[in-house]
Amino acid sequence: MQSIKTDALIIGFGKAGKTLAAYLAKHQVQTVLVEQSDQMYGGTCINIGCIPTKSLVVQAERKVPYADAVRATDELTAFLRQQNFNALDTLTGSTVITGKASFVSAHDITVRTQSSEEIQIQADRIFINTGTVPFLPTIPGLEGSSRIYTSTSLLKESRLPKKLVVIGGGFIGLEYASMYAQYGSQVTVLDTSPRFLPREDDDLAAEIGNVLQQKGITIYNGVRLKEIQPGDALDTVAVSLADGREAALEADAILVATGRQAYTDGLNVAAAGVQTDGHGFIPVNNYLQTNVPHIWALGDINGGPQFTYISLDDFRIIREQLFGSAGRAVTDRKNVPFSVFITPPYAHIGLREKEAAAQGLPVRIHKIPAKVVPRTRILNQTEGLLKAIVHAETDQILGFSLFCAEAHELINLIRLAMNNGVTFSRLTDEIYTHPSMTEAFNYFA
Ligand SMILES: Cc1cc2nc3c(=O)[nH]c(=O)nc-3n(C[C@H](O)[C@H](O)[C@H](O)COP(=O)(O)OP(=O)(O)OC[C@H]3O[C@@H](n4cnc5c(N)ncnc54)[C@H](O)[C@@H]3O)c2cc1C
Ligand SMILES: NC(=O)c1ccc[n+]([C@@H]2O[C@H](COP(=O)([O-])OP(=O)(O)OC[C@H]3O[C@@H](n4cnc5c(N)ncnc54)[C@H](O)[C@@H]3O)[C@@H](O)[C@H]2O)c1
Repeated sequence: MQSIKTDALIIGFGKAGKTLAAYLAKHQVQTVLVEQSDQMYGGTCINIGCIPTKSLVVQAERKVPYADAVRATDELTAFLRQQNFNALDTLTGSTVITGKASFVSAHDITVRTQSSEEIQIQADRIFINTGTVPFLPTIPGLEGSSRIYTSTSLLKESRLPKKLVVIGGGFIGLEYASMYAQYGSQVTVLDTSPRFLPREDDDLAAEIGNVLQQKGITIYNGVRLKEIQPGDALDTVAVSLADGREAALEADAILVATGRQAYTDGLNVAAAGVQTDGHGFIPVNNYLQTNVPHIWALGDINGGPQFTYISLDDFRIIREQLFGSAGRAVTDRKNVPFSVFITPPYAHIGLREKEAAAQGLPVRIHKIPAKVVPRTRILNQTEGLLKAIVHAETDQILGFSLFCAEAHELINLIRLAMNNGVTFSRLTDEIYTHPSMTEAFNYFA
């Protein structure tokens, strides 16, 4: 059996882990990164998350036939996977081992490779970056159905579903619903939550719901999923609707998108004395340390927001700890935005109107329809609504909701403004290039 001693061991090829591995190796820290699958170099984002889904969204908008889009997306992820592997494998001081890691003690792990070889690794510092996997709820008939997909398995399906039922109307559910409807599937979204997009303000949720429905998507909230009945040509999803009616929805594909769960299967963190919470996530302090001081947890697995850019920011916290002044901490993150890549995309940052009201803040609300921005006419994407929540006395931007073309780009500019004290009047009275989506801010003035 091969034995390795290393300064740093990273378990999982996620955004934080791979960025940290490269950084450590470049700073003369001997680093081993263990990834369980040769199909996951680069982690969830590259292989089964952000990149393939957004590639499919863009190609749906460009009206590329579905099978061609899946093929092009596979080529893209294969390219990025190899690029991610090479970036670490060719770096002096960094070693990538492909196999499943399992703790033996607080400093020792074993790795079982794909050819069942065992490698023992002893490390001074260990960074857990093992991510999450889809959570599947208990619904009678779900396990027995051959038409059940997760976000991962549906990406591999080159045949376009004719009738797609999406269980869960969150990030993944809505992104898939929007893109499959554009490819030509008949899409129904089922969600147990009584309200559509319950965290968002009513006006935004209504606007988004209307646009999705105009694209042919049927959305049911407040449903109770009773059973999935297998059939020869189609499965049937039996539900009780919010108004008490019963419905039987036919589907040749059923996507389950009801959240993601911590992935520590086989990792045996207990052998290292690392604690997990009731949901399997690994609790960390403000500097991402677990209860065992030389073991850190980065990315989704620490129970923080599940975004690639948060995983990257976790890397920055570690970098500052090991090489800087330890000045960066989880609680320093102010105004973390998000973008849902429906068409047009929806992005949000800061407070919603209802949250500002609940805090008793004096607010001014500014709203414009997306269609007043000339760029939306050029893009032929005139749907949407832009809304600013502004402090009535200080003119500071408290929050912004953007449901419009390029919202995922604009939201980053707003973050820069908010975190640097740029007032709403200043933001809306700047010079912006024309015809761009950024000049939407001028239309608020
Ligand atoms: C369909 C989908 C779309 C998404 N879209 C977006 C988006 O547009 N924007 C965005 O910001 N976020 C998006 N996300 C979320 C984003 O992908 C995740 O938040 C991010 O990838 C998490 O990265 P991570 O660093 O936690 O680790 P991950 O990238 O999840 O990597 C964990 C790695 O650890 C490996 N591993 C696990 N256990 C072991 C073990 N015992 N031994 C060895 N290796 C192991 C796994 O194989 C995996 O490669 C999306 C997610 C999904 C599922
Ligand atoms: N654009 C992005 O940044 C992006 C895209 C995709 C995923 N993600 C990340 O991945 C995470 C997981 O996404 P997700 O969509 O799986 O989770 P989610 O938490 O966003 O949404 C889950 C939805 O499923 C519903 N639900 C839960 N149980 C249900 C049941 N039994 N039946 C019907 N509906 C049920 C919930 O009410 C909720 O609306 C997100 O939280 C996000 O952090 C991000």
